[in-house]
Amino acid sequence: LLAHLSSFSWLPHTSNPPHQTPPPPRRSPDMKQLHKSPTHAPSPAHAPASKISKPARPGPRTWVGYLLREQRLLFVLLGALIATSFFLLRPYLFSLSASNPTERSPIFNFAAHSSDPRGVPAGFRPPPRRVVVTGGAGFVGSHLVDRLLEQGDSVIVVDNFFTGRKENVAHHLRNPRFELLRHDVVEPILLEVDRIYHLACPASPVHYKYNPIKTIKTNVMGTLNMLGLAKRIGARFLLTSTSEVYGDPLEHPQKETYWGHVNPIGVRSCYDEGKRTAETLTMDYHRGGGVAVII
Ligand SMILES: O=C(O)[C@H]1O[C@H](OP(=O)(O)OP(=O)(O)OC[C@H]2O[C@@H](n3ccc(=O)[nH]c3=O)[C@H](O)[C@@H]2O)[C@H](O)[C@@H](O)[C@@H]1O
Repeated sequence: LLAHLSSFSWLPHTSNPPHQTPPPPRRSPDMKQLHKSPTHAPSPAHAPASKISKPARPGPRTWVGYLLREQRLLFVLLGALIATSFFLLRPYLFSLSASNPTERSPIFNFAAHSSDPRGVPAGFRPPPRRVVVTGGAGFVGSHLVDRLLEQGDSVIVVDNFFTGRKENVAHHLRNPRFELLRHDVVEPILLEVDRIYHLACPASPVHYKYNPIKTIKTNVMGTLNMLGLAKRIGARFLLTSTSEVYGDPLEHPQKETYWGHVNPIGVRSCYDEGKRTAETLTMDYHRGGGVAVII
């Protein structure tokens, strides 16, 4: 192929260009030495002659000449053609070499050749998933935030710091995929996210009994606000409930089908009944509002 290409006559053959003088015969190292020595410097009388014999410098269209010389342009085009054919034929080659005949499809199966669990080919990563974590500065929430950021998600923490601490998430403050908002979920908030993890709630008896009205308000109004947001923006919703929803259970361990042995008027009811109502709201938004939910 190379021999064939080099036999083309429409480009000038550079091995012996007609307009250039043939190169001077190579000197032996001794001769070079002699020439370099100041005692054998050429006399001023010979200087003009050596100037004349210098090869002519290329003209203004140097880069065009460079590209056309020795069929360089042709080789560049040939390389581009080979590379393009390889990338176009690669899917077919992969599918033909697959052992399973059902995999032999002319359409490249990205998921089969990807290390990404979401089946996205390397180099074509989707934008990070946007997640809001309410109560993300708490014990469970902050560990969830660590995991979400680790897996590449973009995380907004919404917390009123009632029991949570900024230090729990302080190590993410410089992460461009992390945001921390001081906000009480009892008040509505508008965010553009793909997933809502709703954890905000005082969790230990000493904290939820401290202000029982606020506790049930957080569970009812906070959950209502976050479910409303999920419905409005089409986000998935996760509620962290509690085994306290079974009250003082008569069955151990409690199955999902067990409805509990509950007390709606006790001192712990702000938390237990609050979470039960939050579960009810979550299921009603799922059935009536089409929100994708997990409890
Ligand atoms: O399963 C459980 O028992 C509880 O587990 C976690 O709670 P946890 O992490 O253990 O408790 P905290 O460390 O107190 O976290 C609760 C977070 O919610 C926040 N919060 C609390 C109350 C409130 O009104 N708003 C609010 O943002 C707190 O500041 C805190 O960051 C969940 O966050 C609770 O929803 C769940 O009820």
